Amino acid sequence: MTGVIRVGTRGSALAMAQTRQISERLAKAAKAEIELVPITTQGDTSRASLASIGGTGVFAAALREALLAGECDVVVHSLKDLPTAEHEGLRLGAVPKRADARDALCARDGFTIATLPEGARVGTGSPRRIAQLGAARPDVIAVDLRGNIDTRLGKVESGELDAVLLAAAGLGRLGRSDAVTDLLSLGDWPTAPGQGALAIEVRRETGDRSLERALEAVDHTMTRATVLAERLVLAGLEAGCSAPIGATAFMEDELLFLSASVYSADGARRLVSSHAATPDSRSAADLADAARDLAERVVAELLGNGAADLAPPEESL
Ligand SMILES: NCc1[nH]cc(CCC(=O)O)c1CC(=O)O
Repeated sequence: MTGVIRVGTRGSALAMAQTRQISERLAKAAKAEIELVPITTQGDTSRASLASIGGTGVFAAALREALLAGECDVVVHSLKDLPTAEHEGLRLGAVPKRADARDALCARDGFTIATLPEGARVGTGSPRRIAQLGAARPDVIAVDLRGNIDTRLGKVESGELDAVLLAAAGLGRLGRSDAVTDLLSLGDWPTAPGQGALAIEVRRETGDRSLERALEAVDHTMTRATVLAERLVLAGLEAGCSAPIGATAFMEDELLFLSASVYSADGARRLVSSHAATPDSRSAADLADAARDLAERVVAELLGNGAADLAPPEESL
């Protein structure tokens, strides 16, 4: 190790903020310097809807190319933007402790989901959030929205929209939690698999002991298990990332819980499946086993109850 870790990151304000935060911890653990390598992705430059340019995978693809090409040593992703399929040349080097997994409503005049006026215009481009909004408030209007977090919040400040729906974690990392007027509880409003968590991806063989130790130091076993359970639901339902699926896993006392919901596009129908498992120990291997077992039960139950008809594979949408 020459003493420099090159960290690939998207260039958006959110990506830079979260990459800086985790890089500081990596630097300390590896006793190394950090060099940030900003990488532009199609998801950042295109104004087209996410679904039309290939779903959330577009954010990850360019970062992965840079990593495989050796332009950087690690890349930092928002875990929810990372495709669930394993990549043959890459692995998840670390999953740091998850921040808030909830969605947040940022509305004018302190409105909450319950108090939004009839006909209110709420910005979001996420099929999951559109379905959940439709389920909670069929009388309000979802308005398609792209762009970075400041752009989105700006549309509420300017009066173009009455509210926007965003991830609480992103707002927190940018220091914009002050804009939140309602934090939506995960029971009523489960979020995207992995939301609020980061992923540090590396080449399968790093050949770098000091980097390996640093990755271990920032890894959080419990977060790894909970996001594994959530992501296996997504994979098991064979849905693209933009399908209306919410999943939330958490550990409480000795139990690992997983709940997943599949919505019809308008949110009028919702299937829910929730299960718990008792891992044999808190070791990474036992937690992962419990996560796999849970996801399998939840997926089987959802499919048995007709989830495939509610959330058809992306290409048939
Ligand atoms: N797809 C965009 C994206 N990817 C990760 C986050 C937020 C941070 C996170 O979930 O870790 C966001 C923005 C949002 O959904 O509001």
